[in-house]
Amino acid sequence: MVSLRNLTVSYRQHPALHHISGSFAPGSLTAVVGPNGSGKSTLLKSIVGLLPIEGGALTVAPPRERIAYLPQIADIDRGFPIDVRDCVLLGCWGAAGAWGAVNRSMLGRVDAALQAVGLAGFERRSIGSLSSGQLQRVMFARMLVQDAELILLDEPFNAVDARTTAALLALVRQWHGQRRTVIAVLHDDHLVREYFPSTLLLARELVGWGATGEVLTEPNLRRARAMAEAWDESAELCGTGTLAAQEAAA
Ligand SMILES: Nc1ncnc2c1ncn2[C@@H]1O[C@H](COP(=O)(O)OP(=O)(O)OP(=O)(O)O)[C@@H](O)[C@H]1O
Repeated sequence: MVSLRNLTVSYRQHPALHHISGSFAPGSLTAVVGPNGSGKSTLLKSIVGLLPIEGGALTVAPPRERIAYLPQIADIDRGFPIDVRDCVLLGCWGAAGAWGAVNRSMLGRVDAALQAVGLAGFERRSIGSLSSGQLQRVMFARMLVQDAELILLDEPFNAVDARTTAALLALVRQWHGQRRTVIAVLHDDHLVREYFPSTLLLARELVGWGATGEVLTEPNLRRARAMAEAWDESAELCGTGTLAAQEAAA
């Protein structure tokens, strides 16, 4: 579904992801975890095609219109003048095309999605008037109508209360049951252990990737923290330093 081979992504020559290799299997449900600044958002943005690749290769099987991407809530422009229904309707763009007409079935899907996230009756509210949790529900409704093969979620439960988290987690589980591939950046280890079978632990380099119980171990978490503390924010791209790079060069 998504494979990374020795992937390096940098911002102005400073690496945020360094020699990452591995793959997300079709239908997998993976948490991406790691300290602040460890490259988690950079990974999602790279997969969705928002950032140029500095080195290595990144292969993403589904076309862009079959990928749903939820950025961090802080990155969503809430001043954009759009109401809840039209915002959810944007999830249909892959089916309708840029200039396609909105049909009755699309509007039915939007209504059903708003019902599913508990926002029936909010159709004409502007997104700027919503609470963070309500806005996150709207974004999930949009993904429901999008019918994506690959779903990328960046801190989807941030600033969201326990009840809303439970409701949105139920949707994530539903997507997993439908064999969609879901990749979510998360900070809550308890939630990851309970709901996510696979985990990718990042500290700009790969610390672990596999079954959650085998990756979220105390030694791995300690190693990730130590790597974060050792970061040099102005370090230049290295050509060889890591095990992955040495393996690739061998
Ligand atoms: N647009 C940008 N320009 C320059 N540097 C950036 C940019 N975006 C991210 N970075 C840097 O890249 C590194 C990784 O950032 P990224 O946002 O991917 O980390 P993260 O693991 O998602 O962090 P957090 O948990 O804090 O959200 C950080 O050092 C960050 O400062």
